Amino acid sequence: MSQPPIAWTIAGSDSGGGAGIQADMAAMRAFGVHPCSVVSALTAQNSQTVTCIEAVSPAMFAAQLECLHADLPARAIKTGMLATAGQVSYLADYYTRCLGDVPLLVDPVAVSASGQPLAGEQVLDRIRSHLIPLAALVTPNIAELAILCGHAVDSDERLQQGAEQLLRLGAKAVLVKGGHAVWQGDQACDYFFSSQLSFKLIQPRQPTVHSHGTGCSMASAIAACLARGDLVEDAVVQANAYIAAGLSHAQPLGQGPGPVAHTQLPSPPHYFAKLVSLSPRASDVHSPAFEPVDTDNLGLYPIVDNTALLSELLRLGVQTIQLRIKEGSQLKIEAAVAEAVLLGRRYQARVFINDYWQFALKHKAYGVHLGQEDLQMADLQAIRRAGLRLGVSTHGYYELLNALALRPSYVALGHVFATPTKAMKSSPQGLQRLAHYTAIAEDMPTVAVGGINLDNAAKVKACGVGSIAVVRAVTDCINLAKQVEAFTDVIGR
Ligand SMILES: Cc1ncc(COP(=O)(O)OP(=O)(O)O)c(N)n1
Ligand SMILES: Cc1ncsc1CCOP(=O)(O)O
Ligand SMILES: [Mg+2]
Repeated sequence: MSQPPIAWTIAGSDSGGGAGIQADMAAMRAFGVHPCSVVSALTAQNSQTVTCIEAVSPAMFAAQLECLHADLPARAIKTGMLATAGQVSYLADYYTRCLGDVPLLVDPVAVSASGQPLAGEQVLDRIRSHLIPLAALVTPNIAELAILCGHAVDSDERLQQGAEQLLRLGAKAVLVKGGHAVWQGDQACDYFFSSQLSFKLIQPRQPTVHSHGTGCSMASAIAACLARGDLVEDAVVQANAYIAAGLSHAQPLGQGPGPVAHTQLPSPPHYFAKLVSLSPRASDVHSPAFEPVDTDNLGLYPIVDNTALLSELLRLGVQTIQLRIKEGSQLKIEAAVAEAVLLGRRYQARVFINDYWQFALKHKAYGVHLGQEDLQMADLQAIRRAGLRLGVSTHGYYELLNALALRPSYVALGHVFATPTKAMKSSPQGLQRLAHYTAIAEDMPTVAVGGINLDNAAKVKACGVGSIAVVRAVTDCINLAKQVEAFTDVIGR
């Protein structure tokens, strides 16, 4: 059996078990990650109060780090409560010397859930100057962001300004946990900013006071996903859903607010947030949906780079197909698009045009298929207005929520397995994630793509997808008619 990845939490102990190291370890375990801990301080704490805080000695702090480094190397490190400015400086120096390649998540814990300060001004100053510049992600709540950036955070604009200050300090990304953003009314939003991406995740505010430990648990869930190799934006989306499930299962324990529950990454789609892009070229979330496809199950979906093969496949009864040309003059590509559109009409099939949305618009194609980068360039309003269907590629949780927010005609989920057909930036997603993605997509038609052949097609279909897209399975087969027949038996037409 393969060993679980290791993540470290460097934080304070909460004797009440709801937050701090205790919550961190529960959240990391829930994501299948082995947690190691460096205890910065003991807190005598229950659901109502913190009565005593005692920092561990500098020698003990250093010894824990060295002991773990020697034998249990981390794939991600999360810091929570740090008790002294000396601990922060020591950690920043040790990290730079010994751990520099490991993603560092800094949760700048300032105040306990019961309202008592857990870090003095000096500690927060030191976090700002020494740790934030090293961080792959900083995860302040609204109050912590206000302290770190030195101004009130009382609107989306002020929040973004504060997050940008932390990015300027050197943090690669900032997630502001907006559970306390009162201006959001009955919504609870988390806000993510990096140099590449900015978005907010909107959840309905849950009517519970039992939220002790949500900040620690959220940061630790993200660190666990990073340890598993997820991109930071995918980690954030999963942790957000984990906390939504945790809040809905939270129970009272003690006289004060009970702890957030530790479940596992939830499957029910309602735990996954609505994503709203905050980038300047964000699509209008209030725009209507794209023209739907006329079936929930698009069936076998070959992707081809020439009209001869496209024509042959249509003749064999294929009903969904894509023209994906990556080379050639614009003149030749436009001619191929025009011919593919006509062939689609003749066979009454759904012909999608990859990338070349202007030609698709001009020749009135059935639909367009676009990747996430293509979405930035394309005139989505024009595609929508013209009634063309839109398929969107996704390669993880963030891209899936981003695509769903556009309300396209289908989402493609991939790449499921390794494939030599296309150089992929993402990792193979595998069957477990595929099943999870189809659950999150709910009623949206789905297409699985990447590395799919007749040997694995039935398992792919069992994940709940309505369609299977293939390149090599139709370009490299011996008998095309038999191949189409066999795939159709698995996934339909
Ligand atoms: C059905 C389907 N799924 C995914 C892709 C990939 O599209 P994209 O991300 O735009 O990458 P390129 O195909 O342009 O390399 C697809 N074409 N079809
Ligand atoms: C276009 C594309 N997008 C994601 S994987 C892929 C190629 C799939 O090719 P194959 O079916 O040969 O693995
Ligand atoms: Mg593309």
